[in-house]
Amino acid sequence: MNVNGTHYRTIWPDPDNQQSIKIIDQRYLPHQFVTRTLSSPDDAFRAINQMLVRGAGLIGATAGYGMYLAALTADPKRIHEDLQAAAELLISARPTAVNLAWAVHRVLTAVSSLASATEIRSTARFAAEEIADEDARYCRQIGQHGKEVIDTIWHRKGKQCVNILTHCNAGWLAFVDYGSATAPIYAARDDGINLHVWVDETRPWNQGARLTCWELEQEGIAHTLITDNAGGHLMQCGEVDLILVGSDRTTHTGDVANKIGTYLKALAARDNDIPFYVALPSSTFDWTLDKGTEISIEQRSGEEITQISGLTEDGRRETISITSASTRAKNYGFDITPARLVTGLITERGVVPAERSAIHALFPDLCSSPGHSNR
Ligand SMILES: CSC[C@H]1O[C@H](OP(=O)(O)O)[C@H](O)[C@@H]1O
Repeated sequence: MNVNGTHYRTIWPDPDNQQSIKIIDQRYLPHQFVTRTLSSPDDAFRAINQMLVRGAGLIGATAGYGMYLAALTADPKRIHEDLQAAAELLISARPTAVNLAWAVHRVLTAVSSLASATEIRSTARFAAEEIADEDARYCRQIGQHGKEVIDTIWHRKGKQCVNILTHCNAGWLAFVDYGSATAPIYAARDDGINLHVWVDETRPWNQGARLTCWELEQEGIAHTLITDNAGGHLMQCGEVDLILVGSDRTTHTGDVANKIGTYLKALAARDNDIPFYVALPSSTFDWTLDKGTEISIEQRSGEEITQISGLTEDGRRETISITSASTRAKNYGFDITPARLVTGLITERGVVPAERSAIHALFPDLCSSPGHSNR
């Protein structure tokens, strides 16, 4: 995607050093564009755990490269044991996005029958690059399928501006390129469709305010930031034509785990007869869980709610408290939107109802393969 006119992916092999990987440190956006170098599986763990990188697809790609770095730094005599330890560490970094364990297992499987350290290292790198390239390709395909949904609304409205509401950042920054929920927006824009995006701020980490707004600005897409509570009102006023969100884990029965607050948007959408679509690559399906309520929901530090960070007028980054020191806060990262509230899932293979039979029919190769268990 575009950063001040230059194309970037969110993660890429260091062109100056075969032994390291580069990422964008998303904690500093939108005020500073900071890149970091990952040189070990511990670096990859910290990048995921402390949210230098975030978003299901990018977490998966970082974990894939983390396994490559583990192969590089492992003791050649006990390389499989070291890889196993790195896999456990990486999988523990965050609990909800299923792409994490999926990517780790994909690299482990690729090297499982190999004995030579040299071969394991080159195979792990190849597998990690394949994960990243596939993520970008699938998101582009999601864009091609998802733009049809936008196009239909555009024609129904007599080619007047389509208003899309999104929650959190399921954009380029959450994947390797294009994004999931933003890919249809970029593809529709490329086709000349006139659109505008309502961006939920997405408290407490403010992925919408900090990341989605920045991304859309870089791409020249008209957008307006709103508070997380404003969506229902806008829907009642007829200001929202479509809701497009991402997913961190979707069960093979169609229940969707996504950023906290997504469920409330889906409820308001149903009450107001507004289509609610979820965009996801197949790496975000969990083929082992039947119910969304079984998905592990991340809880993060209460300080993310009681404090807020930003830039002062004179350009300093500051964190301030917004509550009394004794206020206790519970910080749930995700919620579950039941399949019945989802109009459709936009995947790399097409748009499908959020129903077990339809999902299985579109992905017969994945739903039945034990190799695609994501736990
Ligand atoms: C579909 S990935 C984008 C997804 O990731 C976000 O979570 P986080 O920023 O905590 O990694 C959120 O659920 C977005 O929808």
